[in-house]
Amino acid sequence: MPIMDHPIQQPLQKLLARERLIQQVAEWQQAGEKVVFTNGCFDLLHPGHLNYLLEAAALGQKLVIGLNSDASVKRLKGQNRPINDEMTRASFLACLYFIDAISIFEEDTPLELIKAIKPNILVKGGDYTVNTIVGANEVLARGGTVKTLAFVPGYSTTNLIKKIQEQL
Ligand SMILES: Nc1ncnc2c1ncn2[C@@H]1O[C@H](COP(=O)(O)OP(=O)(O)OP(=O)(O)O)[C@@H](O)[C@H]1O
Ligand SMILES: O=P(O)(O)O[C@@H]1O[C@H]([C@H](O)CO)[C@@H](O)[C@H](O)[C@@H]1O
Repeated sequence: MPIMDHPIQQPLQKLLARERLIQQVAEWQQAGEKVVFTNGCFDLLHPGHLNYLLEAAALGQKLVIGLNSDASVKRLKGQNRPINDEMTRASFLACLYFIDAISIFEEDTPLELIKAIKPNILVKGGDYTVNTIVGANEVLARGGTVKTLAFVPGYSTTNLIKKIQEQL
């Protein structure tokens, strides 16, 4: 948990509760700004994350990240995950200049979050196909765009963890 008066508090202002994020996205869209949404666990960041997030940011004017809570990650990826807790994961993402907002979701999927914020564009990395992206139908039904972006082979948090374990 970041210490209150440390510099990290400034970028962490991007971390928004759901109700505030709904308002913020609506304001951006009313100003004519295209809002791109993606989601994930983002446990140990790697070049695959960075490349696809940069590509996502270039698709619109604002990039919003749905971040799985610790409990959500545990259900999805196992009890020994995440390595980094949700505030640490949010801190790393918040320090990326091309990310405009982050919201932690407790559910197993970001479906309710996506339905609530109504992004213009929904993306995931190249390890997904459009028909495996949660929320795709909802975004498409509203005339939005759903895309899978480039995949950087060889990079995953799981591989990073294995690499560290092998060095021990
Ligand atoms: N190598 C990669 N290239 C491009 N995008 C990626 C890559 N790895 C993950 N992503 C994307 O990053 C987002 C977050 O994925 P996630 O946090 O599960 O990463 P991961 O490295 O696959 O983690 P894990 O190994 O724990 O499953 C997803 O949208 C996913 O499509
Ligand atoms: O980090 P991951 O495992 O890529 O993120 C998951 O993505 C799922 C995805 O949106 C399915 O299309 C999502 O349901 C899950 O909650 C994780 O965010």
